Amino acid sequence: MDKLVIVALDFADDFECINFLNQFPKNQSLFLKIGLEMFCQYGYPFVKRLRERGYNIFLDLKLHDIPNTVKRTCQMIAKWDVQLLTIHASGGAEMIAAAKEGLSGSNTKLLAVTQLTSLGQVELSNELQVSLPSQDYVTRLAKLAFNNGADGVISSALEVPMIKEATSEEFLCVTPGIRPKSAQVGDQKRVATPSQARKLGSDAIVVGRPITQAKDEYNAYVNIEKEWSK
Ligand SMILES: O=c1ccn([C@@H]2O[C@H](COP(=O)(O)O)[C@@H](O)[C@H]2O)c(=O)[nH]1
Repeated sequence: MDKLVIVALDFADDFECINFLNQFPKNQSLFLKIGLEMFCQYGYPFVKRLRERGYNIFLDLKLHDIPNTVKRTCQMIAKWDVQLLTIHASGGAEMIAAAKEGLSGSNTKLLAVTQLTSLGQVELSNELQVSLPSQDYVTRLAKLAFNNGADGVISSALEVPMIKEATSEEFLCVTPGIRPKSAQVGDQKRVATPSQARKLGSDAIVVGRPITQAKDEYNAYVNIEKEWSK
């Protein structure tokens, strides 16, 4: 996978989203993340529309259900020609393997969310009553994903070196929770700047609000891309 900036298309509606995309030069190759906000409103026709415009698509549905349901859902998504799809690693070994089986015959890579980047150590210990230190919990889920056929994980950039060591250099680490120095952190807890993510070995960064809520969105993308690829 090329080192990529993936833009999270978290917009109120498709009008805002298309206006955003129209700021980019026509030949600009973009990797776009469609999450629950847009998918729940517009579903597969929206995914198809963006694929037809030539964009690469990360479908961030974070599937988490019994293995049979996840497998059958993945069989459907396998026909959509998207590049990346997410499930939750905490769905367990059988669910992860079922998702991979559902995607077989497609080129869609399967990524498993470890610990959401909006959860820090306090939330993990106090709210979820997980007794492991966050980094060990993330690594454990990453190993579970690796051993059951996922192509990579979603984690914070801070955990990438540990994940790669516990799995393989080729196991993809796609990292949201990216905040350039001047950006507001908001609801994210485990954050890194684009250049930190690069140094820590992320394969791709996912960036939403620091781009989509910037005054000059295109310029924000260009600056993040520059910092990331330095
Ligand atoms: O652990 C996770 C998994 C997914 N995300 C998604 O990434 C973007 C981040 O958006 P920002 O505005 O840059 O915070 C968003 O779509 C999340 O759903 C994540 O942040 N953390």
